[in-house]
Amino acid sequence: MVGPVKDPVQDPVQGSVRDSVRDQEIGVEQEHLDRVYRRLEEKIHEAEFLMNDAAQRGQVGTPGALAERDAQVFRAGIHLNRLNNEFEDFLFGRIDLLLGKDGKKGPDGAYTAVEPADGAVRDDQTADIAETLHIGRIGVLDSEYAPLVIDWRAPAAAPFYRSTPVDPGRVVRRRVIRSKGRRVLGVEDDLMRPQLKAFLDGAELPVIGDGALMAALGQARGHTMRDIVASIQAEQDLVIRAPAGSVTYVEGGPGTGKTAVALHRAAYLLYQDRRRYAGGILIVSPTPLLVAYTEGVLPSLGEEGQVAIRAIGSLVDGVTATLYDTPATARAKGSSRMLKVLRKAARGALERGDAPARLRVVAFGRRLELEAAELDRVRQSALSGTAPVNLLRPRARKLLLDALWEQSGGGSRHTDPELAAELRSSFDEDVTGEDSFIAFLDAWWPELTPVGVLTAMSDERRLGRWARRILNPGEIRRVARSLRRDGRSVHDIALLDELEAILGVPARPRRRRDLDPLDQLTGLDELMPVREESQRERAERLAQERTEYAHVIVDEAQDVTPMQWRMIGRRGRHATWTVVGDPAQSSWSDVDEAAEARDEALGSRPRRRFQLTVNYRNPSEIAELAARVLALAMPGAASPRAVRSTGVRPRFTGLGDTTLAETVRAEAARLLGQVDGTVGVVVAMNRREEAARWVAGLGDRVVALGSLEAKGLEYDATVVVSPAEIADESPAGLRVLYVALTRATQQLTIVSGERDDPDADGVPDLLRD
Ligand SMILES: Nc1ncnc2c1ncn2[C@@H]1O[C@H](COP(=O)(O)OP(=O)(O)OP(=O)(O)O)[C@@H](O)[C@H]1O
Repeated sequence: MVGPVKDPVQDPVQGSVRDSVRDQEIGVEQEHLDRVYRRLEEKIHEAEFLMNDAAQRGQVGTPGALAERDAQVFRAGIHLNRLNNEFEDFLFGRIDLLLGKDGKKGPDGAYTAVEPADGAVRDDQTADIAETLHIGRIGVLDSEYAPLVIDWRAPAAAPFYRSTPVDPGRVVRRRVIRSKGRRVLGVEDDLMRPQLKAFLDGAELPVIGDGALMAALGQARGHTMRDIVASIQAEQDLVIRAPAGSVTYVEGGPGTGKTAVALHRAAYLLYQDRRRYAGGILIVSPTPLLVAYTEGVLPSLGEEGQVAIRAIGSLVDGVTATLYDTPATARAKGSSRMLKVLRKAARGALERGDAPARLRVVAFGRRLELEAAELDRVRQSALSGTAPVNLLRPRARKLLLDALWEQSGGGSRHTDPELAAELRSSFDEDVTGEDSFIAFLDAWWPELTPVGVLTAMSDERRLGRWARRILNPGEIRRVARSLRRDGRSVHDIALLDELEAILGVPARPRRRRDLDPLDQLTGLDELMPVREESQRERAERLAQERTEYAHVIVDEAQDVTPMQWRMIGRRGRHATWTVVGDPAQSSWSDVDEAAEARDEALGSRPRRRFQLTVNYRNPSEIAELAARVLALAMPGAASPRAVRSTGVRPRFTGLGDTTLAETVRAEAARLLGQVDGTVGVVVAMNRREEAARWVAGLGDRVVALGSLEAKGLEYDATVVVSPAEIADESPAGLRVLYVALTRATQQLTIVSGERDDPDADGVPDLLRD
């Protein structure tokens, strides 16, 4: 029977045997890796190979095969240097498989059968390995088109992730290979059929160690996230490879790999249907910090440039959110009630204090004048309906001319319709040619910009008019005050985007084409007069300008406010979606309202729901403590199961004779000595600036951040400062505290302040049993 070789510490005699088997197996994989690199080099030197290979692969017309060809022909060859220098583990997996039910091969050269053939396992529980596949970041075929490496996204690689001892399929042994550049450093095996005695080329299949996943999880964290291709788990793989026809909806607690899965899914979709998704996948992330943390993952998977990862505060070009709103202000600005306020403001902002109160023109030698009441009537009539305000200017202009025409009595001068029309047209020309009319129109119906309207809303009196009976007086005061600050908050960005949709972009005269030298020669340019663009042209231009995506991935979806859902929804009107989140971590106060807005953005597309249940980040000691807060924040909600234990319990400390600053600094310094990677100090939002000073000078492995900024991030160790302060900061404070407590992969210290009412051991009231 095959089985893991024993640990040499427990069994010194076996130790050397184990080491030699391990070395031998590393040697086997090294040989294979050498072949792969020789093959890649060959491809670079044989220029014509590219063409032949493309032709051969092109005959297999599935999207996967074509993408495989792309990956193989272009990237494998051209980026050999990169593989050498950057991909630490180009080749990371291997599966040894039983004979399949049928002998069919897929486009990647591997057998397609998932289940073993009837006689594959003999009655005496022995079997032969019929196929060995190596899994890597891209696919590589040998000169006979046999697979040297299978792309991790190819169907043939799925058993590497999906196979379990309960449902092994054809897999007998699953091996994770650790390599760096051209060198294989180690191997770790899992047996999917532990009862089986399996033979490979007549020799018994050796099995080395266990715990490839544990090794990955125990590694120190840096300032950027790593990909998980070598250790994707079965429940995660189901999400990554879910068909993209609708909405893939994923829930799971902290650390269950939602962000990791979302990123790998983007790479998978591109592999599956590159033509459809190239340039068209948007990943919306809650904070710039999380963008910076995760944006290296896709390049490490061989995907660069085709996926836009953007913070939700950077979705509108040209503006970036730099400010935070208080929870009460955020609650008002994010709420769908704001839509009504913005619609009113967009129309109301036309009425400016400095707008002219009357219109005076001379036409046909007569002085004509429209008074305030008449002007108001014209405005209201122009504004009736829901069309974008900026696009209504031509209509308002026309209504003004109608009113002036009527006053001039011109309509009664001719009964002949043709003559009357001619007279009217020369009247209009007369009026609109007058400087005073043009100046009036610009002041009376100015072209509004989203920023202009938001600025108008910073006037509390005006906002009060537009938000009457929609926001309460406190909300009106807070929103107006927040809009008077220098800079924008993340919630303002969604308002700006909404305003752009409400206002519309007015038609512009087409820019004169740059002169083509040929045109100049022939004088063609003069034959092409500059003209206003047609309706259809405008529609096309607007469609191009509004960035839409083929697939939209929303990370930390539980925090997206109703107004933000509208903003994201506009970018994916024809898209398929992947939405990942955890309601228990929501910092948004009204969960039901946000769910309604989300459903509106996603429309009637069918949902495919997934649940991730295993926490890969926190050791059980930390997860247990966090579960106490979860029970308060969301009674009855289930905690994800932690897979690791470190034996180190969370540490509690009160202040004693020291100040908060001294205690936190000392704890951060202590933790720096305990872990190899990063230390995060998480404080209530209003302490962010002072916390940065507390840890100044401790080095760049320590970061201080506010509770809301901690979303999605992780550190080797964290110091959570005053749970009560974090919990009291907003109506969703307990859920925010739950987020703060679940950021550490190794160690957690809780520092209690005065408000925490700590017991003699420093345990704050909130976290006691
Ligand atoms: N299959 C896996 N193999 C190795 N590491 C994994 C695996 N799945 C998740 N991880 C690791 O676990 C950690 C948590 O993953 P991730 O940040 O994606 O979780 P999350 O569900 O988005 O968490 P949160 O809700 O707290 O933001 C990361 O370090 C990730 O690399």
